[in-house]
Order: sequence, then structure tokens, then C-alpha cells
Amino acid sequence: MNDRPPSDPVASPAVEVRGLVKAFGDRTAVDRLDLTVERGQILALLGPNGAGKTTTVEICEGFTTPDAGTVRVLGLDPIVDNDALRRRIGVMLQGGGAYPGARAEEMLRLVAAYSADPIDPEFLLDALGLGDVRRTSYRRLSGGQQQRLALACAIVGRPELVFLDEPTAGLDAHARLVVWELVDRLRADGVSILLTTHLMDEAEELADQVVIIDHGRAVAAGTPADLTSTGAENELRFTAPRGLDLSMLTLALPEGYHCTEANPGSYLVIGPMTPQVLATVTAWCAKINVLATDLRVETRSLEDVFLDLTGRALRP
Ligand SMILES: Nc1ncnc2c1ncn2[C@@H]1O[C@H](COP(=O)(O)OP(=O)(O)OP(=O)(O)O)[C@@H](O)[C@H]1O
Repeated sequence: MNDRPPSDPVASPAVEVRGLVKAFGDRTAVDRLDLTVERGQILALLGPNGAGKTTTVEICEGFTTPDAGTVRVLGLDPIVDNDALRRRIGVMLQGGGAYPGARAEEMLRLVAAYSADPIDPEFLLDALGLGDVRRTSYRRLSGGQQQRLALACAIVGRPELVFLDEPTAGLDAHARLVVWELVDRLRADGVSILLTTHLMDEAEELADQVVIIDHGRAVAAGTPADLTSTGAENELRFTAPRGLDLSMLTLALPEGYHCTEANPGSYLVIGPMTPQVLATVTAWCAKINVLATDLRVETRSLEDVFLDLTGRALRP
């Protein structure tokens, strides 16, 4: 075993990927990908099935060798420094690792035993809703339970950095929220996280930084707010009786706003939305004694960003 002390300066990012390339035969899974996970931050690699997310994570975990490019994890090389990194990173293994016959609690305790200061396995099982199945063998757990146990195994050793590959895939809405809360708590504890997802709401909810990936290539990167605000002309939509005269509304709004009846009874105000603009619109409705329904401020979602960039929907 390689016991030399890890040589990462704390200033190095948690993960730094530059010009990463990986092909399987003539299929390029990852194509000159760059990404940086800063310490204590969550980066979401967001993309559709087959975009190259798992391949990227497996290279960062040291399970797959890249064809080209550089990868540094906590300042170290994931393959050369694998032993040193193993104790410092958390990985969600699918399929129960080497012990599919072991009970859930046994498995978690086994993984915890490798750490000097593990999280209490009992606490983690309860937090992830696995308290009732602690004595059930891994192979008899449901897919969602296996998924949550894999997450527990990834974080029980209090790693500095966790790789979460589709952590909520196949989970119901409640279980997904439980996982989101746990991920939030990890971030609060200063853990760096690289997670992959094809769920834009998951990326929007959890990530400090998002890299949108398609066909192995990064097509956009930034904070969720940056990505959804760039180029977005915010809109306010509402439904009201047909044929309203919009001239008074246009006059009441600041210059540059555009009001239109996009479809009969369906109105659109285009321009940057502020609380004052919203108040102006509702005040105008009150003045002409009209009850606007379905009133909503539209903003771009990451789904829209993906659609704009690739011409395809993120969801299959
Ligand atoms: N071991 C392998 N052998 C051959 N092709 C592979 C292998 N692993 C991945 N690929 C191919 O590389 C591409 C990227 O796959 P990858 O699993 O990294 O994507 P993904 O974004 O994680 O998708 P998913 O969400 O479906 O897992 C896909 O076209 C996939 O078929």
C-alpha cells in the first residue's frame, strides 16, 4: 500500500478536470471536458442518458483510465495516488460491492470501520429511512433502498469529497427529498460534492455550479442563476377576459415593456420582472375590475437552457 502523505495543497480544487477525453471503440464518451469542483462546493454534471456523466465520474474515482487530459482529485492523481485518495473520498458503489449477501447495517458498519471518525451508522440508517430494513440483506432491499444504502456507504467515513452518480435515480419524491436534505447537510459540513443527474430540478436545487454536458462535451457552465438568467427575457403571463384594452397598462409600466394578448384571453407582459412591475399589473387589473387568473412570472429553467443549446429536451 502506498502510504506516502498526500501532497495536496489545500488551495487545490477538490476536482480539476482539463481536456478530458475517453472513447470506447469508435464512440467518444467524453470529449475534451473541463470542470472544476471548488472545495466545499457542489458541482452538478447535468445531461441526458449517455452524455458521458458516469464515465467522467469513474475516471475521477480512479476506476477508468482516460485517453487524454488531466484529472486532479484533492490535488492528486486518481490512479497513481489511489490508495491515498481511497480514504478521503466517498464513492456510491452500485450492486452492493463485494457483499450482496450482507445485511444493510453490517455493510454500513464494515465501510465505517475503514474510517477513523465515521458518522454513526445507526443515525445514517435512520436519516435515510433504512431503520426498518437494517437486518435485511442487500440483495433483498428494493432498488430505492439499495440506492440509499449506497449513498450511506459513500458518506459514512466523513470523506472530504463525495462522488454521487445519479443519487436519486429511481427514488420516489419523499426519498428524493431525504437525499437532498442529506446532501445539503454534507455541504454545510464543508464536504465537496461532484454529482451527476439528468434532473434539472435536482441540479437547480443542490448545485453551486452546473456543467451541462451533451455527447461528452460541456455545452454550458455556471451557477444555476447565471445559466437561467443569461439571455432570458422574463415574462409575466395571465389569463383574463378577452379583448382587454392594454394601452393603460402599457402607459403605467416603465418604458420598454411590451404587453400583448398572445392568444384570446391569454396575456403576456415582456420585460425584466420586478415586484414593482408585478404590482403595476395587478393594480391595473384591480382598476378595471378584472380578476387575472393563472398569473405567473416565467423564468428560464435549466431544461430551457439545454433545449436552446442542443435543440433537444433534457428528458427522454
Ligand atoms: N464500458 C463501456 N463500453 C462501451 N461503451 C461505453 C462504456 N461505458 C460507457 N459507454 C458509452 O459511452 C457513452 C457515455 O456513457 P455514460 O454512461 O458515461 O453516460 P451517462 O451520461 O452516465 O448516461 P446514463 O445516465 O445513461 O448512465 C454512452 O454512449 C455509453 O454507451
